[in-house]
Amino acid sequence: MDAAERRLARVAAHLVPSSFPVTPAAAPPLVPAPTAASSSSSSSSSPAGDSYRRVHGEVSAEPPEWRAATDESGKEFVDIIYEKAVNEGIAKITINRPDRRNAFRPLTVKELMRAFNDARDDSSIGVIILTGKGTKAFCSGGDQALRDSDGYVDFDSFGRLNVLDLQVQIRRLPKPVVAMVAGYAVGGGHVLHMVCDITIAADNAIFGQTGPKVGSFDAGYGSSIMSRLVGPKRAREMWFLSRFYTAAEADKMGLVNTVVPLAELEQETVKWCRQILRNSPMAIRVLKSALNAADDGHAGLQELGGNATLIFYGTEEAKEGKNAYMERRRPDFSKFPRKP
Ligand SMILES: CC(C)(COP(=O)(O)OP(=O)(O)OC[C@H]1O[C@@H](n2cnc3c(N)ncnc32)[C@H](O)[C@@H]1OP(=O)(O)O)[C@@H](O)C(=O)NCCC(=O)NCCSC(=O)c1cc(O)c2ccccc2c1O
Repeated sequence: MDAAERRLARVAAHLVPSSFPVTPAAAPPLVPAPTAASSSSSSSSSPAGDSYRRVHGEVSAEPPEWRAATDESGKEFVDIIYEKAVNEGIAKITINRPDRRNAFRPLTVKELMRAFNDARDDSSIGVIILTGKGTKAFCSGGDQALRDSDGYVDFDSFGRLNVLDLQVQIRRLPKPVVAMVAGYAVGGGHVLHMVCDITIAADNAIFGQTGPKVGSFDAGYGSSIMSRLVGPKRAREMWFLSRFYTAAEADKMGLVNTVVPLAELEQETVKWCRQILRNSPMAIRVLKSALNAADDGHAGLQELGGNATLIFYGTEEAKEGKNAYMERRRPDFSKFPRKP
């Protein structure tokens, strides 16, 4: 086989659906997938005996040891709990207002932003879990008791809608954010789980938008991301009717990645995080920005482009440019290939 034939064969192999063996002899033995918590769970769909699984294996299901964390200000958190797993790259941020079903006020959002910022800057952290305290709610949205004519008011004399800044922060954060949802994820709390990269739902989770019932709406990410996730018709249904949906219904709609028994929620979430952490951090970083790029327009391109620059700075070609400037000489790029 010459090079052209080999190339053609490689391309042809990619065009065959993965479940369709190229030759009967090449087909691996099909064994039942190990128990997946739900139909859409990902890790268990490849045959147990293949080399991929032998090489990459299962991740530990041991509970992590969580240690309280703070940011550079050292200021204690009031409305959230911020923790990092000892010796592994997972941060966990918990909205801690269970008596209000983890509704957020401006202070809650400010603290969430501080914690996310710290987790972003900490190079030992590769994935961040966002959750709510207790089993009754992930988050019930903005604290309606504090809603005024210009937003939510706690310690200021003016209102804020600062959860919108938090949404942008999560979307642009170059590390995966995993929503771990037990109980209600409704209103602005539902939007928060949607802007996360992955959602692991407990079987008691309830999802929905309440805005049109309480005189509110999220016409930003709360609408556009939802439409992408569940499709335009379902998104209209979710907003116009403001119904609540079970975890199983949300799974069917593509709103969540998997549904697990409540008692296994954190264990399963941590397993997903550990699986992400085994993979190339730069691949994950670039993929997150690539998956958002088209929808995010100029901001998406800017982020993806920033990743290209980040990677380019590590090359000899880029270093030659910088060194030449520092040495006051003309750069010599002649040794760098102009690749096809
Ligand atoms: C979440 C519920 C369905 C839970 O019902 P359940 O029967 O289990 O519990 P209770 O209703 O008895 O609640 C217990 C306790 O918590 C208080 N509480 C719950 N949610 C909130 C809340 N969001 N704000 C304030 N307080 C809340 C409740 O009053 C009880 O207190 P007690 O003192 O009586 O014990 C149900 O609670 C529920 O439907 N909650 C309201 C959900 C909701 O409508 N959220 C707001 C949507 S609007 C929004 O979130 C929003 C925020 C933004 O910042 C935006 C910014 C920009 C654009 C849009 C935004 C936006 O839409």
